[in-house]
Amino acid sequence: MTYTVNCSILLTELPLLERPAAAKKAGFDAVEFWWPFSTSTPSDADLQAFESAITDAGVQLTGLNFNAGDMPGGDRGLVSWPERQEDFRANVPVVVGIGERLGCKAFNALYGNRIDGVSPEEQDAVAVENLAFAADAVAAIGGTVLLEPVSGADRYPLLTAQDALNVISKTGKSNIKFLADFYHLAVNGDDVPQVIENHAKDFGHIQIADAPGRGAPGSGNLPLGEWIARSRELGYEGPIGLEYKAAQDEAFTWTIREHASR
Ligand SMILES: O=C(O)C(=O)CO
Repeated sequence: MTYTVNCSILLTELPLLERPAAAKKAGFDAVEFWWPFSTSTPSDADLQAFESAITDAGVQLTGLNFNAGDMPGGDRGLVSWPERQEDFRANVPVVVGIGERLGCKAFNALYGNRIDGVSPEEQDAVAVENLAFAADAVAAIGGTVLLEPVSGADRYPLLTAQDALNVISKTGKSNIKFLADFYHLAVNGDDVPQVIENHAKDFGHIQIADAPGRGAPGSGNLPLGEWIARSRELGYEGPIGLEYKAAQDEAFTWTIREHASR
């Protein structure tokens, strides 16, 4: 599989549990999700419904975010949020369970926003502890924790590849890897071609959207096809996450010259 459809930002005209089947119908065999529940520890019935939506659709879950809090409300992760440490740690085994049952091995841990009244040093110390905890947990199923810079969240401290790599190195864990979201990196002003040259062989995952606008490939001016091709040349072998905003009837009409296949 080349592409994996992020069903949390795409196909949003449909109820979430109908999106895997829609991705399949659109010609894809892989999907990824942000954390799809309002709580870190959903009911067994809700877990079963989510997992069945994926298995019944005949697609592979290739990536899942840990609970990141109230994303629509501006949260971007629990990892560095001291008062949510218990919540994050309660979520980890639930995520591992989904991964084990569905064969998913990539788990995106959003770092979290800076918080008033808590020092960055304390937040960063909690983050290293939580990331190491998650890495040890997912190791049981051969999993990898992913860490990404994001854009559009003023208080999210990881903006560049180096920001994320610095945190990863502090954990000392070999199964925590950098998630190269080309859109976020470009919008944050990082030197994407140089990031690719330096780190592509170690990317834990790639996600794409075009800029400006976070739309489908071709809707902006990012050389996404070149960046994907170069990443492949340098050894990245994983899927490409389609994490952009587009109306369902236009979401997949693009093709990237070097990767027209799906
Ligand atoms: O919040 C975002 O923009 C993300 O990419 C989450 O994975």
